[in-house]
Amino acid sequence: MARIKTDICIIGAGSGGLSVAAGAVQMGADVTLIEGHKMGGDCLNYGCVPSKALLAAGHRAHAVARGGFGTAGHDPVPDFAAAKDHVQATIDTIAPVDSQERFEGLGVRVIRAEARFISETEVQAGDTIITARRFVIATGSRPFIPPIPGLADTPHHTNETIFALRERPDHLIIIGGGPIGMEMAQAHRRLGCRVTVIEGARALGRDDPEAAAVVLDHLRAEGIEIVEGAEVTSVSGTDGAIRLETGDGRRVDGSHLLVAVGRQVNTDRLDLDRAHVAHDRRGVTVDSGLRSTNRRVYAVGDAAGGLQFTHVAGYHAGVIIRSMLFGLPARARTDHVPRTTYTDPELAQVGLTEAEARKIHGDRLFIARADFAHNDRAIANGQTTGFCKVMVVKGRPVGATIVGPQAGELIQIWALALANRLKMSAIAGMISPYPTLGEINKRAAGAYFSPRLFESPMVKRIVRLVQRLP
Ligand SMILES: Cc1cc2nc3c(=O)[nH]c(=O)nc-3n(C[C@H](O)[C@H](O)[C@H](O)COP(=O)(O)OP(=O)(O)OC[C@H]3O[C@@H](n4cnc5c(N)ncnc54)[C@H](O)[C@@H]3O)c2cc1C
Ligand SMILES: NC(=O)c1ccc[n+]([C@@H]2O[C@H](COP(=O)([O-])OP(=O)(O)OC[C@H]3O[C@@H](n4cnc5c(N)ncnc54)[C@H](O)[C@@H]3O)[C@@H](O)[C@H]2O)c1
Repeated sequence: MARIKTDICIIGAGSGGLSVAAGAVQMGADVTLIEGHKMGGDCLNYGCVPSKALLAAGHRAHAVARGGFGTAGHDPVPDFAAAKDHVQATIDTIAPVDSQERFEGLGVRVIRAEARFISETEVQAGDTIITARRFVIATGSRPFIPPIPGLADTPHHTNETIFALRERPDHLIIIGGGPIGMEMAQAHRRLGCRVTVIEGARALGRDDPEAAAVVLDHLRAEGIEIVEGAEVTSVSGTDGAIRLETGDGRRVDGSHLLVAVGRQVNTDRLDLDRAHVAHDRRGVTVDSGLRSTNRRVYAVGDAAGGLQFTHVAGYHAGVIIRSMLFGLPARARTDHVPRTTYTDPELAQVGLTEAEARKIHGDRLFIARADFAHNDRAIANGQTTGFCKVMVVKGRPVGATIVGPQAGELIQIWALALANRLKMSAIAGMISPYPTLGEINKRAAGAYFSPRLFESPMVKRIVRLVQRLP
């Protein structure tokens, strides 16, 4: 058995682990990174990257089919396998950034083996025992497979297999109407599949209901069947002939099945109890600085039991580097974290939703709002569906919701405002180039000030007074 001593030992080379490794090694720490499967983790191989590439292929097929503005649409029969080639090419293009070679080039020691704790201060990976000053658990998550009768014996896909499927499904049934379910529903629909989504509660249920309804109406109009409030009671069938039954007596027959009902954290094979690291179903138990009950051990990304996004894993890395390398106090915030579901239209959120803000701030809440229907660029582009609404308390935004074209790009100004606690006046004082979709943000900020300026007797009195001056 080989033995290694290192400053920082990171388990998992996904979004979180790679960010910690790159930052720590470049600041002078001795870093060991352990990966049991593919470098790049879920985001690169089975998550963000392939899903956005498949959506891009779907959006292109849809644009061609739709035509418009004088260009005739024609119904392409999208080449599903070629769309998958685009997915693979996208992964291949990005992969070198996450590769073993790149990290070794930066000076990181990379071990390709499954890791587990053998004591409070040691991890074993293959035939190597690593003793470290600090450990980072960055082991991510995997698809949760619910205990639905028949599911285990019926062929089904998850995000780990669906991107490798090269034959177009005739009829894809998706269990789960969260971000994975809805993004995959639209990508497959636009690539020529029939799609049915079975959602146990409300589709896009974590999002503002008004914004979610805009997306769901759009998806339904494209022909995606979305069944909400339906409990799947049994699944059966064989390759190409899947049958699913729901509690309300519905029967759905399809050719393929995708299960997308949430995630299970990868902490079960780490022997965390041996390291005295407390954990539960949601992940490693961490304090506000992402430190576990064993002070040597931190957790980042999905394994830390909170929000499950690549940019959160990257943000976590910055927080713990501050603490591990410089011994400075560091706290992970969540109030300024944005998220986007990349359907068309996109749905983006940062901070509190309207309902959350109303619950916390009551009557002090002001909703400033602007619609894409009044945005000149959106009109020119023929994309007028959607809106921006900003939750404002005492002159500062506490949340923003945007549904519409490029919502994920447009939300960023509100992410900046929340991260830096800017006032609405900072956004209103900015000049947006005309005509841009981004003007919607300035228009929303203007909607906050309009009543204060245009409906204020005091303002009117001052203006009248000044006009009397010579
Ligand atoms: C279909 C899909 C689409 C998504 N789209 C987006 C998106 O658009 N935007 C976004 O922000 N987020 C998206 N996400 C979420 C995002 O992928 C995750 O939040 C992110 O990958 C989490 O990073 P991580 O570092 O915590 O884990 P991961 O990226 O999963 O990395 C964990 C790594 O640890 C390794 N590992 C696990 N156990 C061990 C062990 N014992 N020993 C050694 N190695 C181990 C794994 O092999 C893996 O490589 C998506 C997820 C899915 C499934
Ligand atoms: N664009 C993005 O940023 C993006 C995209 C995809 C995934 N993600 C991340 O990955 C996470 C996981 O995504 P997800 O969509 O799998 O999970 P999710 O938890 O967000 O949504 C799962 C959905 O499945 C439903 N559900 C659960 N059990 C069910 C059952 N038995 N029958 C029918 N419906 C059931 C839930 O009510 C929920 O609406 C997300 O929460 C997000 O953090 C992000």
